[in-house]
Amino acid sequence: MPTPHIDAEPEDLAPDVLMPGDPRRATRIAETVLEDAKLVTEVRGIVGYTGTFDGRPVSVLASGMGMPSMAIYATELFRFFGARRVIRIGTAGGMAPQLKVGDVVIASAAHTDSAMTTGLVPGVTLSHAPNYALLSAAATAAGVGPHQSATTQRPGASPVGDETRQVSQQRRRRRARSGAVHVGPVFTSDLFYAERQGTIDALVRHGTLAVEMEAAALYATAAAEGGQALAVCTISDLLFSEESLTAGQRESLFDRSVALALAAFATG
Ligand SMILES: O=P(O)(O)O[C@H]1O[C@H](CO)[C@@H](O)[C@H]1O
Ligand SMILES: O=c1cc[nH]c(=O)[nH]1
Repeated sequence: MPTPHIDAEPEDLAPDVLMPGDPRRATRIAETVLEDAKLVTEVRGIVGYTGTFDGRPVSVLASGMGMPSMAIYATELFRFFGARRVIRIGTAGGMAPQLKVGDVVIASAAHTDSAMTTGLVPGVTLSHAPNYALLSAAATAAGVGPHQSATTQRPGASPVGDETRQVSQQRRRRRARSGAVHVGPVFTSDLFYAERQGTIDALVRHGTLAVEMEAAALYATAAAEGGQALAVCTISDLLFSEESLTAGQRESLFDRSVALALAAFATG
């Protein structure tokens, strides 16, 4: 049955869902990565498609921006549409000095300044964490070993290439622009525009890699609904330099993160 925000039937969506924030990124993923992708919902312009990848059904649905929006879509996916695994395909601002634009961060935890999750278990600060199997599979696909926090492995040598050997030349070129893959905590913030250098510095000292706006809500919702989740984000800008991707690049630079997500789906 359709929900207020997803105008589809449960069988229209796959158990495995890719979730970019940007609806136009969802359309691009459907058009360039999935086979036979069909539009299944477009309420409020938040588009969702279902197709296949390597013969397995996969959906892609945008989350919109921010924790409330992510919580709505993730809750409806897990609770009403039979979603089992949701992987956020995001962008994020690099906070730690080793990050470069185009790198990918697999979020092993999500700190947050949001009050949204503080009341879930009164008196307790929950740790927002991904599903271990998805985290481990994505890290392995990226070539990040158990004793490394990051890899500088380049796409040409990546095991992910095995899963996506059939990709078009255009997608190969896009992937070739991708950089290193890092595994570590992200900061999920309610604020995009904020003066908070002290907070950023302290978070970096505590090992935080990047800032974005949805991972903590996805992890908290998956925990509450019995689902599995992971966030894989491409670094779109750096908080410590002027370097930044354009809106168009933020829409289209997803090839490496999608490849890691699909490799993680393939292991389960
Ligand atoms: O590119 P997406 O996936 O939307 O992610 C990031 O970009 C948006 C801010 O520009 C926020 O949603 C943030 O989390
Ligand atoms: O939330 C976000 C996403 C990308 N870049 C940022 O600085 N913040």
